[in-house]
Amino acid sequence: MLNIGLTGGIGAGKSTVSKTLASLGAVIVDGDLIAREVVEPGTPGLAALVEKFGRNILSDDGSLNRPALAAIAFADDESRQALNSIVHPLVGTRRQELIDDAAPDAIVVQDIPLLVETGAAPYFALVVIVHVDVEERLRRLIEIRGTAEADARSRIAAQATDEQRRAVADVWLDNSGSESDLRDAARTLWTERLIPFSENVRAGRAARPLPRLVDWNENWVADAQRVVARLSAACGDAVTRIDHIGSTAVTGMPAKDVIDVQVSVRDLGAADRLREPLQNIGFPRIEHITTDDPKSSGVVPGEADPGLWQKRIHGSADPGRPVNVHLRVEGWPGQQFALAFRDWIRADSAAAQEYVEVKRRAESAAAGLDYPDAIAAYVDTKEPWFETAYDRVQRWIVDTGWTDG
Ligand SMILES: CC(C)(COP(=O)(O)OP(=O)(O)OC[C@H]1O[C@@H](n2cnc3c(N)ncnc32)[C@H](O)[C@@H]1O)[C@@H](O)C(=O)NCCC(=O)NCCS
Ligand SMILES: Nc1ncnc2c1ncn2[C@@H]1O[C@H](COP(=O)(O)OP(=O)(O)OP(=O)(O)O)[C@@H](O)[C@H]1O
Repeated sequence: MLNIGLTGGIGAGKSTVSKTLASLGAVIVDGDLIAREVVEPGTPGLAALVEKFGRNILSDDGSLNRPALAAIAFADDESRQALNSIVHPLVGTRRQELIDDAAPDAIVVQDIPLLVETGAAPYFALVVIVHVDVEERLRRLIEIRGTAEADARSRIAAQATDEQRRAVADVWLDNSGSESDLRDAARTLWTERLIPFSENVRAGRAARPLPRLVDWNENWVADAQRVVARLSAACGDAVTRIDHIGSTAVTGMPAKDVIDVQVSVRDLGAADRLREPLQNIGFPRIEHITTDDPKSSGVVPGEADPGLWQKRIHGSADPGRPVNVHLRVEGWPGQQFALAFRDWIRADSAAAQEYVEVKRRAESAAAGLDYPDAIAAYVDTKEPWFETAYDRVQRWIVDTGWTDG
């Protein structure tokens, strides 16, 4: 199962996207719909609302008078939070039941208006945000839907800002154009990203681009932050730290468009226990070494125990954001080297330049080859340089007093 989170401010166009994805085969779990279901007449949810807000939130037929409750709930923070604390747990339980009912190979799209506000973003394999500037959303809500301006404005004030949404967005669907443009964008998302993502997860396969260097991209920093947040949510306290490592973590360094992240664990058993949680969030384990990770061959001159270089590798199954996840044991040489190497390259511009040249040679060696030979050629070309870099980093650590703190 692939769990996608879909959100956006009121009137941004979530429903348009979820309808399109539903028509293509996604299982939609609709937050607004569930929020209605759990307060239908006769439910404990409606009884709890009446107890809190009084009988004047009911219509004559005993059902919830939604505009009446909205007028109370969106008037002040305390009332809204009281409403949320009654309705949200009931929505959460029902949502989980619907997810449990979905087929194991389903692509589940959870349409959640308050996904960002509730801090739920890292629990999804992918977060899709539908965006329109606030004034245009207001215009559409007022003119097309007949919403009262004050009501729309008070809901917007109770929701996340565009900036907060942008920080967690893996996919940003701009709905400033026509509704049919948005439907086209949703269809492209489905065929080019969600379908291959889901197939990769089921096959236990990571998305693997060919080794081509591109200029350093400032978006890599935010991409890595979202990956780290997601891994952190999936791993809980089984890990000691999670770091953005490798070239994409070094400002200005050309790199393959693959984010490297190191997850530090207490022992390899802990790494093995993370196999399923990581797979479930879109990072299947890769059994064979397919990355250009330093010392991936395992044997390190000067190290008494090559076993101390063991690690586990997972990779992102998302074709839109390749990631290598290196699980290494806290304090072992490989774990320390990954952190120190990044900091050495950040600090020493001559070493960084050398590294770029080595990478360019590796790229040329891989040119014209296909996966996995291309990766192997890339790795083989870089490996000898890493053998010497290892010793230089050890000396640099001694000279500078570097620590991983
Ligand atoms: C207050 C209620 C009765 C008003 O009903 P109404 O039919 O006018 O709105 P509807 O439920 O269709 O929601 C429309 C949009 O309002 C916004 N909205 C709804 N509830 C909230 C909230 N608690 N905080 C901020 N925005 C909200 C969302 O953008 C949502 O998509 C209703 O919104 C409600 O019960 N809200 C609490 C449940 C909730 O938080 N739902 C949204 C996420 S599960
Ligand atoms: N690109 C567009 N141009 C014009 N109108 C649009 C466009 N996209 C959506 N709309 C209209 O704007 C309104 C809001 O869209 P939609 O219902 O999809 O938003 P939503 O995010 O699901 O809203 P809510 O937060 O209330 O659930 C609808 O009336 C819809 O028909």
